[in-house]
Amino acid sequence: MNKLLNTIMIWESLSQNKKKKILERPILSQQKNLKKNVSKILKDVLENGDFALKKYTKKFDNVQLKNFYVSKDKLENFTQKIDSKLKQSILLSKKNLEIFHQAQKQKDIDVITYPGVRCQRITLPIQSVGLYVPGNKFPLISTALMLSVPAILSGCSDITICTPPPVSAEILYIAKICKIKKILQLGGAQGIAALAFGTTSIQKVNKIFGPGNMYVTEAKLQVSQKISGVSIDMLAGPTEVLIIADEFSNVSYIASDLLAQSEHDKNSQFFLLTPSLKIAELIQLEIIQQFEKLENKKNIKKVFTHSYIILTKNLFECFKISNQYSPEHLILHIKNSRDWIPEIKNAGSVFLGSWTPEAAGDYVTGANHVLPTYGSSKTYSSLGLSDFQKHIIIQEIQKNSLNELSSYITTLSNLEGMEAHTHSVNIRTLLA
Ligand SMILES: NC(=O)c1ccc[n+]([C@@H]2O[C@H](COP(=O)([O-])OP(=O)(O)OC[C@H]3O[C@@H](n4cnc5c(N)ncnc54)[C@H](O)[C@@H]3O)[C@@H](O)[C@H]2O)c1
Ligand SMILES: N[C@H](CO)Cc1c[nH]c[nH+]1
Ligand SMILES: [Zn+2]
Repeated sequence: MNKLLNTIMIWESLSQNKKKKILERPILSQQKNLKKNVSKILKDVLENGDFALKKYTKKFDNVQLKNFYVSKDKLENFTQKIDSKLKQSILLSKKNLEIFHQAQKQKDIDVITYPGVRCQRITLPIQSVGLYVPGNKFPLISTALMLSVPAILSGCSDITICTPPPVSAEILYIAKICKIKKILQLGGAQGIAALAFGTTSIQKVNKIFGPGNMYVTEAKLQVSQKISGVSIDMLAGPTEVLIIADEFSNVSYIASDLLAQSEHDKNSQFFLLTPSLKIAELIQLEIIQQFEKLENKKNIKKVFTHSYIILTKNLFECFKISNQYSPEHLILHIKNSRDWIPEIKNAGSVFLGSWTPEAAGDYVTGANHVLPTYGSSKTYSSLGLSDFQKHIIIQEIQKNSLNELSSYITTLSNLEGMEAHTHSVNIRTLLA
């Protein structure tokens, strides 16, 4: 058998330890150094501000920055030609994102919980947000749309796009059509540090959004843990995909979906789970055949070393393993895939049937492709409108109602030994 891929694993025959190891994210093995290196960059930016940002941009992106922000003039007088098919594709993607995200708008809540007691929940945008758009050699312009559309629909008033230099013409075009005026030419952990802490030349933001490689994701994690830091959307690190297949599956489509997500990053990971040995073997062959024809092999070869094809007892076992792994992307290449939705407990985004390649969701379906990785889909969701908003609670009590409620309040406050709480009620009801 071809040495590029791991051998097919028979799940039942594996020890508990081996099962655990197989489902581990590749980043885990590099975590100690990663934490240290990223924390060093963050500390340096905190202490040395602009100087450190320029130093790391030269070191990691090989760009000698003069200005951190793209100039107003360059943005406003943006005339660079964008190919018309590319324009149409960007506009279609934007329109579908707007439709799906507009539908996520939540209604305010306004209820009477007790006669004379009114509770409301109103929704407000987070004012200043930083949108990290990854990639320098191949900037993820689709990600610029995935982040900008919900930020704008939510009403965020101060939006900064942060992306490694040199900033591509397409990102400038997207900023222009989304009316975003601030573009910060910084990548990696230093870009996240700039958004989180601010410097003499850079304004800090309230919340950082967007995916990135292991440095970006680790930096987001670390800045969100500092009291003086910022909020983040989620851990949206190197792409992962898990496919469940049965004996009816199209082997070529599956191999193409596995390879597609493997080209993102050497730390990306894929799983193919199936109860059919024949399908498992055919997919293994097909992956190699399609891989040989690709030019973009570098990341994929490494991804093969920590990706697995697993043979299960039945489809139920496939879902059990998938829920345990909690993938970013789950693709169901099985007969009557929609009927299996109740078996899904954890996943970022799910793709049903043969005609829903993940690449379609990456670009044009209107669903958001910024998704939780590292198993965080157990508790986190795909990026959506609510991530750019917060709720404020408003409460109001009528005088008579406070009289009625006072004994209940003071019973509870007395039990907790909160004398001043009790007094603040009695002063209105007993002494009035
Ligand atoms: N989970 C999601 O929703 C999602 C969506 C899209 C993309 N992604 C992921 O985003 C990532 C994009 O990665 P990328 O690398 O192309 O772009 P990136 O913008 O995330 O990272 C590039 C930056 O990494 C920094 N860097 C590079 N080498 C470094 C080093 N040795 N030490 C410190 N910093 C270093 C550089 O500053 C560079 O600007 C991929 O992993 C992809 O899978 C995830
Ligand atoms: N698959 C990525 C989400 O994890 C998104 C993406 C952008 N461009 C291509 N794909
Ligand atoms: Zn992708």
